[in-house]
Amino acid sequence: MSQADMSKRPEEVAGMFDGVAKGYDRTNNALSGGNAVLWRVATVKAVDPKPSERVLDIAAGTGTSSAALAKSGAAVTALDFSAGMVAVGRERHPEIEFVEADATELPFEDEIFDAVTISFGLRNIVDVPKALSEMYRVLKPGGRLVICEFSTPPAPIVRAGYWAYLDVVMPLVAKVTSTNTGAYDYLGESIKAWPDQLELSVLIRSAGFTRVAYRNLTAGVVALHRGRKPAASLRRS
Ligand SMILES: C[S@@+](CC[C@H](N)C(=O)[O-])C[C@H]1O[C@@H](n2cnc3c(N)ncnc32)[C@H](O)[C@@H]1O
Repeated sequence: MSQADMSKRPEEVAGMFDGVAKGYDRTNNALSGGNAVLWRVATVKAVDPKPSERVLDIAAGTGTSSAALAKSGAAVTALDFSAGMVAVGRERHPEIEFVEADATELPFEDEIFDAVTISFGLRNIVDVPKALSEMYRVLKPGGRLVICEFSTPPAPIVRAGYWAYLDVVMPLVAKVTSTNTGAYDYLGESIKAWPDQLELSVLIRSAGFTRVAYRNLTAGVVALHRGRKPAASLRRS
C-alpha cells in the first residue's frame, strides 16, 4: 500500500466520508466531467447481475453504484462503514438493503453471493489484501468479482495531463461543490499512489481469483478489473 493510504486509519477514512456524504454525488459528477455515469454503466455490464442473484456492493457509499445494479432485479446488499454515507443512502434508496460494516470483516457467511463488486472503494481500504480475501470468502464457487477503480493512464501524455488535473483543477472544483475540500486533496494523492493495472491484477490473483483481467476506461483514468472464484473452490485461510 502507498504511504498516503498507510498513514490513514480506518476510523479517519470513515470520518472523512461522513463529512462529504451530503454533497458526495454532486461533487463526483462535477469532478468526472460526466464520465462517472459511463463508468457505472460499464461496471453494471461487467457484473451482469441476474434477477435471481445476490450481489454485494462493497464500499457502496450513498448507494449510487448499488441502485444501478438493483435495476436488473438482483437482490443487492450495499455495505459501507461510514455511518454518514449509509444514512444518505438509506434515505435515497429505501428499496436497497444497507449494511454498516467494514470491508475487511464482512458480516456474512461463506459463499452466499453470486457477484461481489466495489466501485471507487478499494483504494480507500487500509488493508487491501484482507478485503480481497473477504470478497473471495463470501463469493459462491464460480462467483464473479468486479472492481472499478481509478488507475494509471498508460500513455505518458495522458498521464501527465491527468495528474496535472488532479493537482490543480480538482481542488478548485471541489472548493465550489464539496463540503470538505481536504477530502479531495486526499483523493488526488491516493489516486497517484494507488497500484497500477498490472500491480492490482497481481493482488487480485494472490487472493485466489482466476480469470483475472482488466480493461481501461477513459484512456486508463479508470480500470475495470474482473476475476472469478474457481468453481471448485480452494479454501483459503
Ligand atoms: C469514493 S466512495 C465510493 C462510493 C460508491 N461505491 C460509488 O461508486 O459512488 C468510497 C467509500 O468507501 C468506503 N470505505 C472505505 N473503506 C472502507 C472499509 N474498510 N469498509 C467499508 N467501507 C469503506 C467509504 O466510507 C466510502 O463511502
